[in-house]
Amino acid sequence: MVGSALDSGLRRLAATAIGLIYPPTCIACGAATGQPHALCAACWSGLRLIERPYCERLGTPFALDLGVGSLISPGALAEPPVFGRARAVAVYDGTARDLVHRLKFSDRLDLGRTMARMMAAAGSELLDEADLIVPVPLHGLRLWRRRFNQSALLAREIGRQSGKSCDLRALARVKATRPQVGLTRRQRAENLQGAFRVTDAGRARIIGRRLVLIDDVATTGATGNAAARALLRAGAASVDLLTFATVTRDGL
Ligand SMILES: O=P(O)(O)OC[C@H]1O[C@H](OP(=O)(O)OP(=O)(O)O)[C@H](O)[C@@H]1O
Repeated sequence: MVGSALDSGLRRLAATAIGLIYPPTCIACGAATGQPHALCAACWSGLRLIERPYCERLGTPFALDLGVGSLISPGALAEPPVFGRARAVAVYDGTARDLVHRLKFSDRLDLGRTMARMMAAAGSELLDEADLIVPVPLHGLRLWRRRFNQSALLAREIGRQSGKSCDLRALARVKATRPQVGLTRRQRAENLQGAFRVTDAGRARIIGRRLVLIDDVATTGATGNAAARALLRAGAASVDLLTFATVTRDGL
């Protein structure tokens, strides 16, 4: 008892000392903040958080609250996604885009914890009903170049925070796809055709289970659809998609 009080007192003292030497800074822009692992006021205001009313399938926000119950967007009705439901923390612009780019292209792995905390909150409905969390895998070549998979990093942290198991090896990316950036909606879907395969060992772990697929961004949903298709074909009971950010243009 005395030992643990001493331990936590020492930890607080160490945190204060570190805070004096390295004052906390905004995770997005580097300006001074009051709290570590947080955003400054300007970056907060540049984050378009997604709240209801949103499309219950795609998780994309509606401009107007019509005061009616659950709604499905025209985009989801015209072209229903393969995954069941998608949810995201924020619209993919401003601060959300900065955070995704910093995490992925500037090796800011430290952002993963804060981004995952926000994702666990935005996706709490999906996570509550899920049996297993599965990240969108990178192809071996991309993984070798980047040295880490941002989605696996987020998935592991969301698993830790939500208490749900996370399986990093159930799904494999068997095709070295081109980056989606710069491709049209149709090219994105074609690029991802046959890109994912459930591993032999993973099959037994996903059969009959409700999965939450994790990715950093959903733009057209082509990646989410292709990964969900592979998981459902291999016997998953359901697949929902949780990302940090989503593009709202033409309804995902
Ligand atoms: O919803 P979509 O239209 O499929 O776009 C979203 C996907 O695009 C990006 O991946 P990309 O394959 O470009 O590779 P990256 O991880 O190197 O960015 C991103 O990480 C998503 O996986």
